Amino acid sequence: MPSTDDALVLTGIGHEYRGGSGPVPALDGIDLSLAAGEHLVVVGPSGSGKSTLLRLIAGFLRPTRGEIAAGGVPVRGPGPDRGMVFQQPTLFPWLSVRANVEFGLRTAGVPRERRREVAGERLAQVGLADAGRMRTYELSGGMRQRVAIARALAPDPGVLLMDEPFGALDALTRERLQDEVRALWSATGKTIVSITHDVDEAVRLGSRLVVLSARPGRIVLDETSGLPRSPDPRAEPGFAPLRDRLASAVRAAAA
Ligand SMILES: Nc1ncnc2c1ncn2[C@@H]1O[C@H](COP(=O)(O)OP(=O)(O)OP(=O)(O)O)[C@@H](O)[C@H]1O
Repeated sequence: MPSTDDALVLTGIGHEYRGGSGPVPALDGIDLSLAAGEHLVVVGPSGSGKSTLLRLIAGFLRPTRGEIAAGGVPVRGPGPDRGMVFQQPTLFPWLSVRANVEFGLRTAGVPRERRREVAGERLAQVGLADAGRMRTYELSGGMRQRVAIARALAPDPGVLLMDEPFGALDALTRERLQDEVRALWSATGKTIVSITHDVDEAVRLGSRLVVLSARPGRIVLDETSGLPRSPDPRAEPGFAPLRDRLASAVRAAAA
């Protein structure tokens, strides 16, 4: 049963796009409630509505049916309580790293000193304490994505949303960032919703795992991970069976 303490509650969510040749049903009958501090990872075949789900929670889109509440408040549009990280970090090239992280705080009218302080803290959290003065074009792909995470965390959102945040990175950088996000999640206790194509990544990161069916996306698996919060969950005996269950659910959903 959803409770008012839940960080996110999605009730009867359905979404249809208006395509050129008629309506495109993207999601159907999504009921989901997420307690504060969970990291929900959503996987599913291509086109199953993963990004749509995240855009609805972010408030970039309004659902055709149903209601979404974040921290007990109905979502009517984007808000500082929900930070978003995209697959391609959309940083402003004319601003320094620190100014990029401060950007949302500046538009919210946070005083300069406080902005600097917060940006410094967030950059330190993502391992970029010394990069504040750099320009974004001087950064590697992994560093750019760290800056995007620091920027999303700057307004201290209750919920962090990540749309395939490591999809464009090489395998080594990807693993390093997965470890960092795990550490960040443990340290901050943030509620996170992320999406990925990679079931290994899903099981490494998620405390809760949801699989969507092929379009229109419906929830076909919703499982609490149960793996201990160890530095490397892949070493846990429960890792492989959970990954296999998830992979079979995704395969069945795509068939
Ligand atoms: N703006 C749009 N207009 C019309 N149809 C859309 C629009 N955006 C997405 N769709 C359709 O909605 C469905 C779900 O798209 P969505 O991007 O949410 O899926 P996804 O699971 O994130 O896919 P992928 O894994 O390939 O990124 C797809 O069939 C897609 O073609």
